[in-house]
Amino acid sequence: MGSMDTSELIRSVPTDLFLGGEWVPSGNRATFPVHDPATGDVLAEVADAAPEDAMRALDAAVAAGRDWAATPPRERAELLRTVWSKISERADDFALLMTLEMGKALPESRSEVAYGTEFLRWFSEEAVRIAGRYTPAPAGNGRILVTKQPVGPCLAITPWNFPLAMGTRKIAPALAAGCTMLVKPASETPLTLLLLAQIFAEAGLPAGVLSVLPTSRAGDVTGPLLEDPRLRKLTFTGSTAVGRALAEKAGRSLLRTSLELGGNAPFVVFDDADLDAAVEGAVAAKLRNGGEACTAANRFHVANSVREEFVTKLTERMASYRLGPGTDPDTTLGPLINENQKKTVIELVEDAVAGGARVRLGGETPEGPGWFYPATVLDDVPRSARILREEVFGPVAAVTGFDTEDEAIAAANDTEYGLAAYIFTRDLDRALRVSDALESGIVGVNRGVVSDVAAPFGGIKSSGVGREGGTEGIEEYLETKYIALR
Ligand SMILES: NC(=O)C1=CN([C@@H]2O[C@H](COP(=O)(O)OP(=O)(O)OC[C@H]3O[C@@H](n4cnc5c(N)ncnc54)[C@H](OP(=O)(O)O)[C@@H]3O)[C@@H](O)[C@H]2O)C=CC1
Ligand SMILES: CCCCCC(=O)O
Repeated sequence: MGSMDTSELIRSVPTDLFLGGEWVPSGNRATFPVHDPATGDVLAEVADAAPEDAMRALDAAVAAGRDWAATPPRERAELLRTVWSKISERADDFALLMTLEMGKALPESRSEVAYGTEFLRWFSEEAVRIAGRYTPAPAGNGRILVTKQPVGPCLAITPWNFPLAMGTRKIAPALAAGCTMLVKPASETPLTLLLLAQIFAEAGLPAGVLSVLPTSRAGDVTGPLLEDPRLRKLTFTGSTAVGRALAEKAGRSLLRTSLELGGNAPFVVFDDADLDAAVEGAVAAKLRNGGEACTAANRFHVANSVREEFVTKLTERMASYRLGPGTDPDTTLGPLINENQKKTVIELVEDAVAGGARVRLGGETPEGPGWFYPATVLDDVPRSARILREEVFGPVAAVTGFDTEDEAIAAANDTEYGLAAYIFTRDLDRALRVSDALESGIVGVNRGVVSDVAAPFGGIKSSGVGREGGTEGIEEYLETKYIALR
C-alpha cells in the first residue's frame, strides 16, 4: 500500500473501540479529541471507552484464554510474524500517524516503526523457545519437572512518547507467551495502537485475544479491572507517580506487575574520553525522540578539564537541530506533547537559570501555536537546581563539572531514578568499574542509544521493576509450575 496523505491516513484509522477483536462503533457513545501537538488542532475524535467496555473486554479475554494458551507456539509465532510483516508494508503510514498525534519529527517516527516492529519479530522467535526443565530429585526420591505457563489475562497501560514501541513491547511477549491482553493507550496517542489493532485483525487474530480501549477516563476504566480477580498481570509504562498508584492497586490484587517508569539519566564524560564521540553520543542520548524518552540523558557530568570544549561542541551540534512541525521534512526536533509538558520544561529551565545556570543555547520559547521548545544547553547548573532532580522530558541538557571519578559517580547516583546511565571513557577498566558503581538498570558505555529488542530494558529505584525485551521479556508473562514426579 503506498503511503497516504494526512487526511486520507486519518480517515483510514479506526476510531472505535477494538473490543476482543470486534470494532465497537462509536454510535452515540462519547468521544474524546486527539490533538496535533504542532498546531493544537483536533486531529480526530476517538470513541471514549467506559468501565463497562473494559469489563466486556476482560470477559472476552478470559473466554479466549484457554484456547489461545493451547495454540501451538509456532502458530502464535506465525501470527506475530505476519503482523511484523504487515506493519513493515505500512511503515510510512505508521510513521506519519505517530508524527501527527505525538509530534515527533518524521525521522524519529520512522526509527520508532523499525524499533517497535522488531519486538514482534523478536517475540515471534521467543514464542517457540519457551522451556522448562526436567531433573532427578537430588535425594533420588523422584523427578522434578518444571514447566512454564502463560500468566493469563493482562492489562497494558501505555504512554504517548513511543506510541507503537511501548505497545508492541508489551503485546508481543504477552501473545507469544499465550496470554490475552487489554491495552489502554495514552489519551494523547490512541490512533497508532488502533491502527495496530486493525493489522492484528487482518492477520487473523482470534477473538478475545486483544482489546484496545482508548479512553479519557484512565482511572475509571482501569480501576475495576485491577480489582477483578480474573486479571492476572499489569504492565505499565509512564510516570513514577502513576506507576506507584497503580502498583498499590495491583499489590492489593497480588497481580504480576511490570513497571517501566521515569528516568533522569546521567551522562558522564571523563577527561580521557574521545570528545567528538562523546558529543555525538550526548546529542543522541539527549535529543532522541526530542528528549521525551525515559532513557534520555538529562544530567551531563563532565570532567572540568574538558568541560568547556565539550559544552562548546555540544552546543554547536544541538544548535543544528531544526525545530518545527514533525511533518516538515526539514524538521529534526518536533514539538512537545502538550501544553503541560511545555510548562514543565519552561519551569525547570527558569529555576536553573535563577539559581545561576548559564544558558549556552536555547532557553526561549518561540511565539505562535503548538507546544514547541528549542534545543537548550545549560552550563554551570547549581546542585540545588530542580532540573537535576526532576525528569525534564524535553530537549534540555543540564551540565555540571567534576574533578574526580568518585565525584562523578556520586553525582550520577544522586537521583531517585535508576533507569539508564551513560559513560564515555577510553579506559576499559574505568568503564567497567564505573558501570558497576552506577545505580541503574542500563549503562551505555561510549554509546548514546542503548535500546535494543534483544536486551533487557528496565530500571531500579523510582524507575520501576521488571524487564522488557531480551530473553527476560517473555518471562514477565509466564508462570513457573513445578510437577513432582515419582
Ligand atoms: N517512562 C516513560 O516512558 C514515560 C514517562 N513519562 C513521565 O511522566 C510524565 C507525565 O507524562 P504522562 O503522559 O502524563 O504520564 P502518565 O504516567 O500520566 O501517563 C502514562 C499512562 O498512564 C495512564 N494513566 C494516568 N493516570 C492513570 C490512572 N490513575 N490510572 C490508570 N492509568 C493512568 C495515562 O492515561 P492518560 O493518557 O489518559 O492520562 C497513560 O496511558 C512525563 O513528564 C514523564 O516525566 C511520561 C511518559 C512516558
Ligand atoms: C518509554 C521510554 C522510552 C524508551 C524506549 C526505548 O528506548 O526502548
